[in-house]
Amino acid sequence: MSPVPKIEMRNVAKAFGANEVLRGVDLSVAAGESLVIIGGSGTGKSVTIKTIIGLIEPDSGDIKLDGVSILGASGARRDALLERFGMLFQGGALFDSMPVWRNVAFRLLQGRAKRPVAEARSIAIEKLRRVGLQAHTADLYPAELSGGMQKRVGLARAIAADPEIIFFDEPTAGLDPIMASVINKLIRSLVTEIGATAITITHDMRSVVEIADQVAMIHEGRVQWRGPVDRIENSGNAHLDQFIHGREEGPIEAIR
Ligand SMILES: Nc1ncnc2c1ncn2[C@@H]1O[C@H](COP(=O)(O)OP(=O)(O)OP(=O)(O)O)[C@@H](O)[C@H]1O
Repeated sequence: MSPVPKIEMRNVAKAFGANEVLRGVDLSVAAGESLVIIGGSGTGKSVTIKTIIGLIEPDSGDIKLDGVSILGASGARRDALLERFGMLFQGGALFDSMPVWRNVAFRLLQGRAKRPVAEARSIAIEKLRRVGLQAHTADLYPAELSGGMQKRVGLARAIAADPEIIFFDEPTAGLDPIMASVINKLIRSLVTEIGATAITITHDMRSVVEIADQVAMIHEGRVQWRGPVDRIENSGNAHLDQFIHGREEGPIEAIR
């Protein structure tokens, strides 16, 4: 028998008014696997992730974590679920009014995972080191950092509470190609080292190659193609082929 997937979405649908964004998404991610989701702008990649972390409730379908449905979780059960996730938000989403270490330790300074302040700070400094930032960075404010450094701080925050599952939303957006590659490699090594299950959304084909074990392409509200990263060049799928090569000609309507 194959093991229970870490994350399993079954026939998940979500509409906003007349806009049917997800139309039956089936997607499973094995424990320790790094899945990258690609697809055109506005195809529902972020909505997919938001349904897993409970920010958006699907209209139908089911989502399971370790074989247990997580839909409709509230109160203490929802808090317990959220503790299992780490997230790198698009643009970093750091709090400008807090020094870097408090941003990193945010989850460790409140709620069920709350630690004494000195311990939270020392974990923050250790995680900052892990993403290549020196200890003195801890007392700077986000505005004093470059975009690449902010991204590293966001990464340190995502791993601060040792999550089982980490989401990376456009991790290389706004970075130069060299810094983007540094961040991709850092993500890959963090995921491997922690043994976390990872889902990344990206438009950056280099991120796909550098981060993914598995790739899923979402198109028209469904998973159009899913397979190992080394098969994307020879998938035989016209949608995927058009997308990864950025061609205007093909089954995907270029004018939207
Ligand atoms: N809370 C919401 N209320 C109404 N519509 C929403 C909401 N969230 C997302 N949508 C709509 O869902 C669609 C998919 O959005 P989503 O952000 O998932 O796209 P995406 O694939 O992540 O796109 P991008 O690559 O541009 O970030 C869009 O049409 C968007 O307007």
